[in-house]
Amino acid sequence: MNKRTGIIIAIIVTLLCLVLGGNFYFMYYLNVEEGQLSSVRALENMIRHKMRHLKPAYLNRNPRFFMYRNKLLKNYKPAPYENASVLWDIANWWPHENEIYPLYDSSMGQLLQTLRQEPITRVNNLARGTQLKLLMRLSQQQKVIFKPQWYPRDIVLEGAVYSGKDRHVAEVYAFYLGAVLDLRWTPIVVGRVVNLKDEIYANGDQELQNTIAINVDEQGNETYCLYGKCHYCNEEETVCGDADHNIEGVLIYIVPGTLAKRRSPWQRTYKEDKRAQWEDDMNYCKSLKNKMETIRLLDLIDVAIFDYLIQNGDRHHYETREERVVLIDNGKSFGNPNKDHLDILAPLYQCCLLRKSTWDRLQVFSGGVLTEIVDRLAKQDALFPLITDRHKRGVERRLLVVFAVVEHCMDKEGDKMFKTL
Ligand SMILES: Nc1ncnc2c1ncn2[C@@H]1O[C@H](COP(=O)(O)OP(=O)(O)OP(=O)(O)O)[C@@H](O)[C@H]1O
Ligand SMILES: [Mn+2]
Repeated sequence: MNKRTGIIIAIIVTLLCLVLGGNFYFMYYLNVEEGQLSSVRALENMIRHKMRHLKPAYLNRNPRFFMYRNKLLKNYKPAPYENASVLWDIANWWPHENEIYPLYDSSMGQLLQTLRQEPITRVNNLARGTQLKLLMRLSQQQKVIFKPQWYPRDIVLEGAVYSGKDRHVAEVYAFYLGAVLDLRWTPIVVGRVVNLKDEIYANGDQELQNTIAINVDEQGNETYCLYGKCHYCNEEETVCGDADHNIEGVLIYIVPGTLAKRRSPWQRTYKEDKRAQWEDDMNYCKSLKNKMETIRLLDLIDVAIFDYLIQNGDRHHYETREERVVLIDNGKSFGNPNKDHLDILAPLYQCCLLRKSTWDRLQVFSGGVLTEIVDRLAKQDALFPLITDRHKRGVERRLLVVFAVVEHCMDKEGDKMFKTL
């Protein structure tokens, strides 16, 4: 066979392939590859492109910011109080639907002080959820949930977005971030250094004391170590006091009223080799829009933005209060400052819907002031600084990603993506 015949045969074979098999192959490629993996990748590229061309307004400070800053600083300023009991009565009347506390109230600064100062009078294990937590009573009256410190601030957790134990300070950060973004859907939280021997063990019931190991070294020095009672609790994983028996933890005010737990439509499979439908199906939201009330969907999209900023990828269930979504359990945030899990934003980029008020509020805190104001508020907290500078840079970087994703959605949907429900 000479060269020319070879070329002709090759051309004929190629043409045959194109006409017969090629189409099928091409269609297959479109459906599977294009429809799943590459559409996620295409979205990532789109967002990267948008990030490079963000309008200056997203990068600069918004002059409106100063008004919000002054009001926030005033509202959360610690204030002396006389009667804790009265403040707790007030705070227990605050919640309305999913708003746990009012926008501005002169009692907030005082309430925060009660949580920092009132004596702990009783402690029990709280075997709710899967992580170690305690139920504490303050001044024989108000119950709060206590989550202890497990990691130093600069821990970098590798692996899945939901890996590791709780980051206690994340609960405090979430509280202030919620206040700033006007997503007042989190519990009220303060950090507190607590004495494991004098405040926890001494006020604990028998069951709690049985889950605290007391080790004595050769010099006769005691170390108290708590392992608690919960799904993941075991004697090998303990929280130990320092030389003075102190541990760090957070006090989480109990949200009054009834909470209902629901499975998140964007739940992960929690299995490395199995992907959830929403992870590959870019039309996932279409069917949800028919199944779910718009107000619920808008709540979940606000939650997605909030969770993306703090990198909470563990909202497998969400809780509702009077049919509106609350932000309970923010402990699995800030695991890795260098990684942004874009898929936490799936509710936003798959639905391309956003509450107008949320969008307006986000833009007030452009130009690096979001972490600045949260920091100013959190300065009052016993555990300040709550997160490292790398984590703060992460929050600012992700805010720009949120702006870019909204720009992308505006290209697709126009202003009708913004809702006032
Ligand atoms: N501040 C609060 N007010 C009222 N109820 C609360 C509060 N915090 C937690 N709870 C209740 O306790 C349950 C467990 O709390 P949380 O989700 O923080 O624990 P967890 O161990 O992290 O759970 P999981 O392992 O499921 O994430 C919640 O589902 C909620 O019903
Ligand atoms: Mn949790």
